[in-house]
Amino acid sequence: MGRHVGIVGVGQTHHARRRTDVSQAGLVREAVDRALADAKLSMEDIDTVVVATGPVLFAAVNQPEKWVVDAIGAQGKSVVRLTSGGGAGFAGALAGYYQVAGGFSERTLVVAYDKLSEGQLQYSISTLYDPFWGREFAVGIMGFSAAYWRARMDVLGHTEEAAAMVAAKNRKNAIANPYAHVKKEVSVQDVLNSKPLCWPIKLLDVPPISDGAAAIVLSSEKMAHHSTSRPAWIRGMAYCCEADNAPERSLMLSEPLAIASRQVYRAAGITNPRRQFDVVEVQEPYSCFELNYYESLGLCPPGQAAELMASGATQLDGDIPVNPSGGCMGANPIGAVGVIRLIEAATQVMGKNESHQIKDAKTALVQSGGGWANLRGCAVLSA
Ligand SMILES: CC(=O)SCCNC(=O)CCNC(=O)[C@H](O)C(C)(C)COP(=O)(O)OP(=O)(O)OC[C@H]1O[C@@H](n2cnc3c(N)ncnc32)[C@H](O)[C@@H]1OP(=O)(O)O
Repeated sequence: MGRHVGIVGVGQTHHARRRTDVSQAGLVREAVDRALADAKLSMEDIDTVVVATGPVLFAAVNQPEKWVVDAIGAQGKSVVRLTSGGGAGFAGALAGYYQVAGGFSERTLVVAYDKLSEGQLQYSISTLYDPFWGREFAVGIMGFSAAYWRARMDVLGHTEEAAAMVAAKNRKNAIANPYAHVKKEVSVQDVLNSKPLCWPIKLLDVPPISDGAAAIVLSSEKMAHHSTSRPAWIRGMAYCCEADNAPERSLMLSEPLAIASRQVYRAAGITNPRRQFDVVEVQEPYSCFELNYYESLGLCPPGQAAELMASGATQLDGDIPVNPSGGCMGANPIGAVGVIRLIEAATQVMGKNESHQIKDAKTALVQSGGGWANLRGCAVLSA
């Protein structure tokens, strides 16, 4: 068990389909300036920096950490860059967490971003598949997601409506989020009637493509009071992987997420996730994934996610609101999303969410993931 680590400062950009007003470096600086100001710190107070982005083709640049260092004034510091598909931001935060928990840094800045308008998203995702087993059949993320959703429909009897309810919930929540770029309320029927992209996936089941960045300052317990009297303490954090092409791989339950949640709940003392969390933020690239996460995170028994969704419990006014921020449906700058979800959860337990604060939120759950849906992680935050 390492040292306690808290999130003491957060900052995210305004996300948009195309942020033509800033370069990639400028986008990063926008988030970093906000996070440092929020933590009442300057770059001089930071020991180490983690830069996280999606795969190279997402924003079509190599080694962005080289010029990100210039843009944020981090020259001379320990800087590592990592990528882990859609979970890049979360993996970056985990790397920063290890640095502080292990005593190698008192304060670490984690900045995650993607400027997807400058890259080739779906082509890039197709290259994530195994060159021998999967590449020939890959059609970006949509082909896999459609097969995955179809399997759940066939085996569990989940309807298109169950996923449409997720999309309608998150799109409605995004309206209050000042950083989201898609803010339009839609009904379940609107989602069902929207343009088919790759059946059963329809236009309103998928997120937009976004440019955006997000940054957090992680601090040791010793230094945290300089920034805030109420940090968001990381009570547990894990990111696990399953074999990509294993024949026994399940499309019903996310095994790596189930493993990660068991580890994290043990560390955080969570025995009844359905009752102990006040708020949950998940990275739902497509609406159908959120249903799987309910089960893999133990918010409901396996196979009962559609019932949980229909009960209203995960709505903003339910007893376990999921994605009060609007999740990926409001904005999806992929490499940044893991950090965005952490920011949303942190501000909830710090009691300072600008626009969609859940009353008396004390304990929050965050889920994030990437790869070919085989890398999944979660974290528990509390005040
Ligand atoms: C871990 C992961 O995240 S994996 C990756 C998951 N993400 C994806 O797969 C991305 C899915 N989305 C897409 O591929 C695209 O958004 C598409 C195909 C649905 C639409 O693409 P296009 O028709 O080229 O639309 P384009 O991106 O130019 O956007 C046009 C407008 O529609 C909006 N828009 C695009 N997609 C959506 C959407 N899914 N929902 C609502 N609005 C949307 C854009 O914000 C933009 O509005 P603006 O100009 O006012 O900002």
